Amino acid sequence: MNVIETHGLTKRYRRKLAVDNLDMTVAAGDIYGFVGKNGSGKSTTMKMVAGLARPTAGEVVLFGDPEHGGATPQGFSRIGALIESPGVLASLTARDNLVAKALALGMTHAGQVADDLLGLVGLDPRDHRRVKAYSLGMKQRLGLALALVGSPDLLLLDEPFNGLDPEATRAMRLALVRLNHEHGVTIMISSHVLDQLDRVAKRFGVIADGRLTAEFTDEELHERCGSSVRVRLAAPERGLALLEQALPQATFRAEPDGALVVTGAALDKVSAACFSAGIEVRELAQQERDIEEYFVELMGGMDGEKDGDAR
Ligand SMILES: Nc1ncnc2c1ncn2[C@@H]1O[C@H](COP(=O)(O)OP(=O)(O)OP(=O)(O)O)[C@@H](O)[C@H]1O
Repeated sequence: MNVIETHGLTKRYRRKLAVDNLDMTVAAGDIYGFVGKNGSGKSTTMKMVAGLARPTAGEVVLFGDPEHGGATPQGFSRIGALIESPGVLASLTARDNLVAKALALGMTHAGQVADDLLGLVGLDPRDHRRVKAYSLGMKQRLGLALALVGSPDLLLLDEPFNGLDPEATRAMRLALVRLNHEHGVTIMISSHVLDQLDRVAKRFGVIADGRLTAEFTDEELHERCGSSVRVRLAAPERGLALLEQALPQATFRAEPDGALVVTGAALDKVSAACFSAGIEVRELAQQERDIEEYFVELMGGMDGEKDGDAR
């Protein structure tokens, strides 16, 4: 079952097309990494999925509900969201924030719920400081705990690693993986920091200028970014034909500069095949495709936000 499907999802703010005809699917049990540069439309998409912004066109279907598109109070109550400011009451303690939310949702045992969630995100239930004294990272963790009140089936997290130090980042990552594995929570996480997403996400969607430019699984990503051999031949066409015969299990791609990129065969095998087929080699090297570079390509290069429309 797909927990989220968007069909032609579009949002226009005056002249700015923030999200442009987006068709995206997130399946039950996914940890979906939603990647894009600043201003590419991640938050706007997540707000529409959470019911916090109204689409200009298109629709969001939640929990495979074709009749109402899941856009019912019951549908939205199955979502926990951490989008932009986490809605924290700064003059209360973290525990009281959680108790207040649990009571507002009509939950009994609100204190127990609060203690369990604080434990899950690594905050101390006996910390009596008000939240205004918390660091950004602690506030983020509390934001996650608040999103989890009511045991949502779908968690929407917009840049949850922002402002976290490496230890807090690790704790957040582990908490997310645990929620997914042990409680079956489907998670959509947006980020422009690939490093963290790469370690948790099972599927990725890349957004550039409001458009979804690619969707792929973690395995596909690692296949595409795995190691390969770059070889430049004196007679490329004839050489390619001979190499294809010698290495039937390998795949070959021509680079714009005429070199061949071989995947599925190690450097020594490529070298031996060239030698025995009498192919003259000008250059031969092992190469890794950098995951970060690959994403930057899909996100539309390194430049910043192209237009500076005010929010
Ligand atoms: N309320 C608004 N009014 C006008 N323009 C907006 C509004 N919200 C967002 N935008 C514009 O829509 C575009 C997409 O913004 P959005 O916040 O969705 O991007 P993002 O990918 O989440 O960026 P970031 O990583 O910086 O949070 C941007 O150009 C932004 O300036």
